Amino acid sequence: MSNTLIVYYSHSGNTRKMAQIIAEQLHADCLEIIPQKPYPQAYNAVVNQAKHEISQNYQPDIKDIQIDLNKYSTIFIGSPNWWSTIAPPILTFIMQNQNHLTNKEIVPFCTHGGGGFGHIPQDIKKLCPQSKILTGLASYDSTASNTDIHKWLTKINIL
Ligand SMILES: Cc1cc2nc3c(=O)[nH]c(=O)nc-3n(C[C@H](O)[C@H](O)[C@H](O)COP(=O)(O)O)c2cc1C
Repeated sequence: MSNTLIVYYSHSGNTRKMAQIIAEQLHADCLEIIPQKPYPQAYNAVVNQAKHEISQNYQPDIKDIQIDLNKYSTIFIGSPNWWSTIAPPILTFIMQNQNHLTNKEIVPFCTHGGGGFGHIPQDIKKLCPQSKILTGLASYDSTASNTDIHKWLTKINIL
């Protein structure tokens, strides 16, 4: 049984693709975070909504998680870079599960449009101060290849 879980939110598919590659390489379980109310598809609309939500630390409702997080000792947390931070559904996931994330290894990953991680790893560290945050990987859109991901997982001693 795998002790590693890949948790992610993806609006337009890039982070999902990255999560799936990580999960395949590690034979790990994967959990997609789905907001109860989907974000708009129109770029300007989602950008404006996200800006407002992030400025308020808003935690949108997410669909119930049918998985026991206690089974896992390493949890990857993936998000698109939204305004240099995690997307609000990931904030909800972390806030709802802070006790399950304590004293675990957390591995951040993100996809972005040029801004890299922004301050995602630092933000996750603030939200999970008792967890060990390993070096993550930020991919421009979905350009991280199988090889890039393999190299990264090897470097951080997960593979
Ligand atoms: C609301 C919103 C805000 C974004 N903010 C940033 C940003 O601050 N920096 C950046 O590099 N890319 C930004 N992007 C681009 C996304 O991070 C990028 O397209 C990402 O790969 C999308 O992942 P997804 O397909 O999993 O949703 C933003 C995109 C959206 C929709």
